[in-house]
Amino acid sequence: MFNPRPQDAPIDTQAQAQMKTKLDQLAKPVGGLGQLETLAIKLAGIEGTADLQTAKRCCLVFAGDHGVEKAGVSSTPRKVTWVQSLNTLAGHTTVASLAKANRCQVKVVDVGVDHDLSGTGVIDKKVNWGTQNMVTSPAMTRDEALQALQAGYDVALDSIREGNQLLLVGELGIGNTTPAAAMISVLLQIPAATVVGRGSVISDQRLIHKTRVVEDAIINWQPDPTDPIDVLSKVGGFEIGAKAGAMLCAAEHGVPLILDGFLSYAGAVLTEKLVPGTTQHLIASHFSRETGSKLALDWLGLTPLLDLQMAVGEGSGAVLLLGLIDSLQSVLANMNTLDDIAVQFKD
Ligand SMILES: O=C(O)c1ccc[n+]([C@@H]2O[C@H](COP(=O)([O-])O)[C@@H](O)[C@H]2O)c1
Ligand SMILES: Cc1cc2nc[nH]c2cc1C
Repeated sequence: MFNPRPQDAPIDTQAQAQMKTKLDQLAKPVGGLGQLETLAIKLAGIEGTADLQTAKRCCLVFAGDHGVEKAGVSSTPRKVTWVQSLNTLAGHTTVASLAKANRCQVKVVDVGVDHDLSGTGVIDKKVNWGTQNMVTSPAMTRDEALQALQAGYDVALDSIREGNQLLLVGELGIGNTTPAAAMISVLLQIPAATVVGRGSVISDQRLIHKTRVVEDAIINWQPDPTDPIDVLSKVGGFEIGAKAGAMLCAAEHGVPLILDGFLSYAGAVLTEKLVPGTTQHLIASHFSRETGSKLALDWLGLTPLLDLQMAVGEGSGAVLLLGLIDSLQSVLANMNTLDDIAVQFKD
């Protein structure tokens, strides 16, 4: 049964200092590449080397359905979860097309889709055929919550053993912005209305209803904010738990993990509550436009590099960050140093 290790791989401060020196010696103003330099230093600390390893990367798209979708919290039909799971493998979704442009492998992992995807190429880690409607019953059992975490951990471990140097996480799960908001609300002890948003686009009226659904679920099951597994089981989702499992695995193995949007933030908050300090191994790619993103990111202490007002999910924003990482590698590989051009700064 899933048992998160208390210790992540250490952050290598020596590798970070080496990267800072390397960046400062390049023929440009000191710190001129701004957040790109912060990213380079963070990656060096996680990987334990100033010689960044980023060529082989894999996006894990965890897919699951949500009983709460039956409560009318989304305008998108449930079947989109399984249809887009297959379309991702066929290369035709947002994440799949961006992954092609950014040389990233994509795996789709069924952790709770309400459809038979066996024999399709989707990795089968099905915990159940969707969660329960969290208004009328807890979303899942405690055992199922642990299974979801374990599924994410195992797929991440396989991907690391295959030689992947960067892991990215995304998701497909119609209705999942509702449990994500509920989890963040409980874990951070903030009102539901501050974190419930429009997901894959809903009307003002449905937004009011969605907020009430989250409030009702929390009142009905009283998830314990000091027990992250209790929160995941009562108001969570299988793919959110699986993402958290992948984050724990990446942190344990010194592999940087790139977050996508709001559902990743919920997974990261869960992860940080399970094993404090894990966030040091996580990279925020973009600022999701979902309500509650700022509150979650601020609590995590993460600053995303991109703000494109995106709210697709799937891993699409995470994959876009690879373009910046490749650009960073080009800078490190090709730029002159100040010595090369015989320039010294005056103090
Ligand atoms: O990544 C995000 O920030 C994000 C924000 C809003 C929606 N989504 C995606 O849209 C779906 C959930 O939307 P909803 O309205 O059904 O809860 C799910 O498949 C997510 O991947 C993703
Ligand atoms: C088409 C579609 C694709 C998605 N991918 C993630 N969430 C989604 C929601 C919709 C509506």
